[in-house]
Amino acid sequence: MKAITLGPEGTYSHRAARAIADEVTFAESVTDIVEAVAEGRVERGVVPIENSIEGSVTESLDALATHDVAVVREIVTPIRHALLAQGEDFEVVASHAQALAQCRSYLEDNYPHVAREAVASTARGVEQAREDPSVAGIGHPDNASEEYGGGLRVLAENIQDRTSNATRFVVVAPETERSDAGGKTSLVVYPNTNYPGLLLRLLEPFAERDINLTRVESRPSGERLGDYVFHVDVAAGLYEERTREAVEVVEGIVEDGWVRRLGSYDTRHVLY
Ligand SMILES: O=C(O)C(=O)C[C@]1(C(=O)O)C=C[C@@H](O)C=C1
Repeated sequence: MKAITLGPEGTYSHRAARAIADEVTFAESVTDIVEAVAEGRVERGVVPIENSIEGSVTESLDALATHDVAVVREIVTPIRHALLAQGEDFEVVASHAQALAQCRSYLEDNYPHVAREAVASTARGVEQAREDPSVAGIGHPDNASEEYGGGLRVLAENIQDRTSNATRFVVVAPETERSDAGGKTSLVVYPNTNYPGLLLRLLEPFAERDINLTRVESRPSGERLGDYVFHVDVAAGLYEERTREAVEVVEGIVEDGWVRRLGSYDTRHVLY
């Protein structure tokens, strides 16, 4: 199986993708990854969705709401960041915005005067550190190994603000591979309207059928201010009658908008 994910080599996304694919290629953004799968150029894409410290990866949510793809699995993995540089004398810490945010307290306590620069991925920041002694990167400690080019020291490990840091990735496939089998289901709901109690009405069909919501996230639709797209995850599969019924009720409520069924899937926990 071939998969595309956020590059270059050594990103957390790369580590997650290796769990489901034997050949991994790289893109510069999560939108490019979802697009490559939607256009049938690659069999699978792996994108980060949510982190336990910093919350949603909004670019991924928006890409899932706007491309015809299916979610066929989720991968949950612990994230333990290291500070990597050629030496102690650096002036900038470069990393993915999520990683910088996950290490905010550590950076404020230890490097209050060092600038922070958000780059496309953790591995991209590490790459800069490898080329420039005035830059430090934040990423997986293995990025300092010879396998990735060497020349870097691990200045500190486990620098994320909480020990329990974890990121949830989803595995994206062409829409034709959408499945009803699995213990979780992801939906994107665009009501295209707004009135008191709308969100309550959209969620009640799940509560009434004893279906646990595992996540509700609202994203601006981009159409007008105050207009939202809702990302809803539930702990039930579309193979279950109660789930299909609940989704049909929601579809009836949002007849001026739409419901995208991203599909049902299971969770894989990857430790490394
Ligand atoms: O930059 C990387 O290494 C990524 O795979 C991206 C990403 C993210 O977007 O959340 C993945 C896991 C970590 O939470 C930090 C960064």
